[in-house]
Amino acid sequence: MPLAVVTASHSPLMHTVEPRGDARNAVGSAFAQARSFAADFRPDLVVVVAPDHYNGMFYDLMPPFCVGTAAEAVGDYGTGQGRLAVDRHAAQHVVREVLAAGIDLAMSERMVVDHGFAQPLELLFGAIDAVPVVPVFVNSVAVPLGPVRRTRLLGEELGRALLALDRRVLLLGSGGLSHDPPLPTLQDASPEVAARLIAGRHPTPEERAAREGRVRDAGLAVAASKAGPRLNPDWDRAFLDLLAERRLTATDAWTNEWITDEAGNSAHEVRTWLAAYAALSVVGPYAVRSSFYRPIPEWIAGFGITMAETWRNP
Ligand SMILES: O=C(O)CCc1cccc(O)c1O
Ligand SMILES: [Fe+2]
Repeated sequence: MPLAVVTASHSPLMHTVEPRGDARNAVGSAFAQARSFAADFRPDLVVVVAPDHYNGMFYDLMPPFCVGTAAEAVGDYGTGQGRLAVDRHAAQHVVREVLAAGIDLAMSERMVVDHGFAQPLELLFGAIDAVPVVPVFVNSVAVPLGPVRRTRLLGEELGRALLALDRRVLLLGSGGLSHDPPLPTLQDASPEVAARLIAGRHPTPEERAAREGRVRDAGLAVAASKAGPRLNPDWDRAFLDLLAERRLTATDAWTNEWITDEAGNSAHEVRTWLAAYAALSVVGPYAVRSSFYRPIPEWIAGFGITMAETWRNP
């Protein structure tokens, strides 16, 4: 059965910060194209591979990977709040098969997710609960992170597990590319911030607003000054080329330090793209049908959108 992939950067600043030039329109057209690609593919299951930003996953128990057999979105930055339409049976199947293949994977009966999952679901399908999903969390923010290769292998086993389901599955990778929004790190955190990173569930509305305000201000400051934050279009384009040329194993040589130095702390979110493409690669040779890229400093994102499928989809 066929698999297909859509990957997209996310940025909650899309809703609140106006980028220069025609960036908003260009991203809008690329998402429109992704929507029609997804509609043409007619998925009966969407596997969302996404990171979290200390809204659902915390250092009290931080898994490298986690599949939700049930999941709820917190509704940060005005994204949808509430239950995702998790296909429980498919999620359980994925957990069983990926574990059996030797990739350690956590499972959650109450996974909590944020804009990383919600934004692409809303942009592609209109709502967080519009399509049956299997949510796959890939830690891309809370250091230390494992080697990139483990994420590629996770993706391959995910692909094998999905093939066995015998359904039309769209993999949706969320995040990246180069970017470095102002997120705190445990190492440099004050005791108060550290407590929030360790167990910061259920912030008050004031706490959430303060936090989102800090990130929004960073975007607004870029828009006002016309200065760019740390984006690396060359790195981003090289990654897009690597995907298009099916050279996924080349990322095995990447060190986490190199990724951070080249492309910023949040560039590790490209792991979600890598997992989605690795899943697709186990079906056979794939083709990237469309690829959009634009560095958008006001949204703090090297913004990319890709669509890919195997050569012959029945
Ligand atoms: O406040 C947060 O949680 C970070 C928000 C955020 C901003 C720009 C690009 C991203 O990928 C992102 O996640
Ligand atoms: Fe993010």
